[in-house]
Amino acid sequence: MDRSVVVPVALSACAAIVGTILTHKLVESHKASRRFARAKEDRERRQAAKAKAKEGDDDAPKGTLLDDVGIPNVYLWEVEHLGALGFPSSFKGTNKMRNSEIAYTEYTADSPGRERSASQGGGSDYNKLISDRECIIADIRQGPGSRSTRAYVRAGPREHLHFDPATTVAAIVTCGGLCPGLNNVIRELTNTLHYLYGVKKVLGVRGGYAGFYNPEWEPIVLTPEAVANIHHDGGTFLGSSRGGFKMDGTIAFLEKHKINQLFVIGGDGTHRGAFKIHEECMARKMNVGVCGIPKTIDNDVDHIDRSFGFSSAVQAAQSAIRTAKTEAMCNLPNGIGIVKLMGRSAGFVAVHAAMSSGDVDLCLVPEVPIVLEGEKGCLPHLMRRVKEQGYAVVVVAEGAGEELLGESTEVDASGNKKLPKIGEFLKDKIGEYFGKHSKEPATVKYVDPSYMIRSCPANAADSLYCMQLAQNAVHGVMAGYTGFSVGLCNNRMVLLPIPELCETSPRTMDSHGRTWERVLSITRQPNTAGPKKKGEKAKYAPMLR
Ligand SMILES: Nc1ncnc2c1ncn2[C@@H]1O[C@H](COP(=O)(O)OP(=O)(O)OP(=O)(O)O)[C@@H](O)[C@H]1O
Ligand SMILES: O=P(O)(O)OC[C@H]1O[C@](O)(CO)[C@@H](O)[C@@H]1O
Repeated sequence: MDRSVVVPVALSACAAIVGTILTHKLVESHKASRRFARAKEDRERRQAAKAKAKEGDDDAPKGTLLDDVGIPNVYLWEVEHLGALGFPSSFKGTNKMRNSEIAYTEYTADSPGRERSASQGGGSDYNKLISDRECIIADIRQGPGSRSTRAYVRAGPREHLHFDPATTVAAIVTCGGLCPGLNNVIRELTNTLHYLYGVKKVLGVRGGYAGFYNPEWEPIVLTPEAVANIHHDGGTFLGSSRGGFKMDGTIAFLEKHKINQLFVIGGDGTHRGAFKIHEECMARKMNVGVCGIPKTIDNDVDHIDRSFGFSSAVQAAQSAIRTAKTEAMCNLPNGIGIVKLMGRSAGFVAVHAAMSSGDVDLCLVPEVPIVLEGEKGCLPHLMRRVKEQGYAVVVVAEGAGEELLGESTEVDASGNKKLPKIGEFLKDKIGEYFGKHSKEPATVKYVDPSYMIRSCPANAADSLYCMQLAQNAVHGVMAGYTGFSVGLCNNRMVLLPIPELCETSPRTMDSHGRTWERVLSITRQPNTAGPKKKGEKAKYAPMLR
């Protein structure tokens, strides 16, 4: 054919194709903008409704009223979902349990010689896929006058996945203080992503939030082989830090490494940061699932039964209490052993360690004021105990006694206040008191196990919990949930919206609750909690109610 005819025809055909592609792209981008705009409006409407409910009445139920459960007045704390925020799912198959050897053999037998791609289903069916409306009732205590109850989204594998494992890149970061079980969570997140879902790229961010931008701290590639044995050690394989949260550096990291799933392990401070990252990702229309995993030996993250690491820390504290008891019993005259335990604003570690040891005569926590002398004084109580049994054991939480020592103005890199030296103060006061009121002086031995209770490996209970947390975190993010955290509530795994979790964290022990009464019954110390103030909200210790 004549070139003078062919060339213009080919050119106009090309122009038509390019035009069609451009038109299609324009239409798609217009559709996406409308989708995001609608999702943004919906989200703003939900947030405004939440804020309004909070403004009026603190007791007003928060969440969405469920009309299809068998109990009246159940309000679900919904968790944000990337689908509802305008991001369509990139995965077409259904969620299979890919971990099984049998499934792999079946697959290869059916299709010999073919590589199994990560995005192909394969695997066996889950016995229990969780529907979006399944919930766990929060307030299992009901009685006359109960008005409504909160419920949490039940955690677990979902039928539909938001992310295609083949194109998923996950990142894990550990922030704040060390805690037994950090390595268990890192390992199980890696293994679940890899084996259950077929995600091939998992990055470990080093040194907490600062690791997102510190050029010296390149991320670590996490594979099942790399993390195979880390759960036997305390600490964190990735390193951690306080302070150093920077949004721009974090976002740049997510973009550079094409991260679409971020797992953030830390306490309430870390969760506040995680939610900011989630908000920024939404503002920038980044299809990134952000999930927090609550960690802290202090057990001060609200709503969950307990945070991982708490049980191991309480267990590790036992040997310090036993040491103090031995020293107190064997050192005459008037042996007194003092153990100081971590717990910045909450005395959960101290009270649980004291109750479980059964060896403690005086337990002092930040939630209950310390009275030194007089009818309710802890010093005359100690002297009585020494007279009765020849020795006494004291457990004091590091944050106790601010009313005596004054509040420190110094803070750490994250803005947490530094604490005055309550252990040494008590040691001096006991010495002075016995000097004045007893024929013979007190022999005081001060034990500060300090970081030993939190740098140890996780015990069996925490290891099991970490495994459940990590698996459910991955199930949640793979399904498209975001801006959420995972935890046990009434011994069931749930997904919690981070803003609600942060709103009342750090929680403290209820000084008028049953936990404190159990402590009093065991130590027989005078109760210095004072009467309950009018209108004071009951806050309860979650494990023992
Ligand atoms: N409001 C906040 N916004 C953004 N980042 C925060 C916020 N609060 C704390 N962070 C960051 O979170 C990280 C951990 O905070 P923090 O040191 O207070 O520990 P935590 O998560 O509360 O745990 P821990 O129980 O060990 O104290 C730090 O890097 C800190 O900078
Ligand atoms: O000395 P660091 O590592 O800053 O942390 C100490 C604090 O961290 C905690 O262990 C909580 O992670 C507190 O109990 C304690 O006050």
